Amino acid sequence: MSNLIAFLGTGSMNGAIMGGLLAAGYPKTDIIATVRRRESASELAERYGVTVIASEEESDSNAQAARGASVVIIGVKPVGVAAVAREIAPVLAPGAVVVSVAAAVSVEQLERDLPDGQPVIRTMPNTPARLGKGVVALSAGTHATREHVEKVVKLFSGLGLVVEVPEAQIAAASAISGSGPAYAFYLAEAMAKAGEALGLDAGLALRLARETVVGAGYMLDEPGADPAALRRAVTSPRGTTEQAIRVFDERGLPGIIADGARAALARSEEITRELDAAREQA
Ligand SMILES: NC(=O)C1=CN([C@@H]2O[C@H](COP(=O)(O)OP(=O)(O)OC[C@H]3O[C@@H](n4cnc5c(N)ncnc54)[C@H](OP(=O)(O)O)[C@@H]3O)[C@@H](O)[C@H]2O)C=CC1
Ligand SMILES: O=C(O)[C@@H]1CCC=N1
Repeated sequence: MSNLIAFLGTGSMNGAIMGGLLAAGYPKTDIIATVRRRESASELAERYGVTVIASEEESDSNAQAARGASVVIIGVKPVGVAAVAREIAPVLAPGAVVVSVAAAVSVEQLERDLPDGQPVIRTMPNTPARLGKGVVALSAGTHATREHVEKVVKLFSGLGLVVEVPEAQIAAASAISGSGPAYAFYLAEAMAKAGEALGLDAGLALRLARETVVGAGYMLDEPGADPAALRRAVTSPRGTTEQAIRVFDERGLPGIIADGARAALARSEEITRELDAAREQA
């Protein structure tokens, strides 16, 4: 079987996975990608040196890319996944594994539009995968064997932490690690704004906030790092940090973050239902 990987829909997430695999040494010549627009195709081809086909130029681009690939990674928006699955179903090579990165698209929904018995892996990655610092949660589909799971785990191990979870936990993983980089960036944005409010000029406030979140991330990356212990080490008794944390606790920041994660999970469940409803109407 070939080593060809087809990325179908190569935007933020699939682009990050492709970038991560290339940085980990996966050969360019074993990668083919699709996008919708011509401009995206040129940008991606120039940035990564891989073959990219735009569906607005070649209507069978996804089928062209998937044909002969051993791993096909679907990275379009959830609402577009079924159409892509139908486009590639007739051309999938025997033994090919179809991987989805789409939030909220269940294994059952993925399998409906693929050939009977098609091995499928549902994943929830995040964008730091581009730097080999991502998290990928994954669940095997009905017809994926241990070998299929191991093949994808091995392939994705260059992207960061890979964990297998029951499918019922993918939406929770999405609410924590899938969306999580945005929460960390939001914190950096809020810290920069707070710095401005304290009188720092905007550029300096942003640099301080950004480098601080980066530095804290590096400390969390050390073996055995415990966020609570690291926080305590910054928090001197009767010192300044203690006052900030007191306000965060009094205002219920941990509860706000839990509510945000719950809202993300609820939206995932809602999208899954919307996809079923749209299919019934079609
Ligand atoms: N962004 C993230 O952090 C994460 C996203 N995901 C999931 O990844 C998927 C994609 O999200 P994201 O990367 O953010 O979205 P983007 O909009 O950045 O990427 C979508 C890509 O799909 C392309 N596309 C659209 N229609 C087609 C088609 N018919 N054939 C081929 N390519 C097509 C678009 O092309 P063009 O560029 O030309 O418009 C674009 O490159 C979603 O399902 C999302 O749930 C999962 C985890 C994290
Ligand atoms: O916002 C979204 O729907 C996707 C899934 C997780 C991160 N981005």
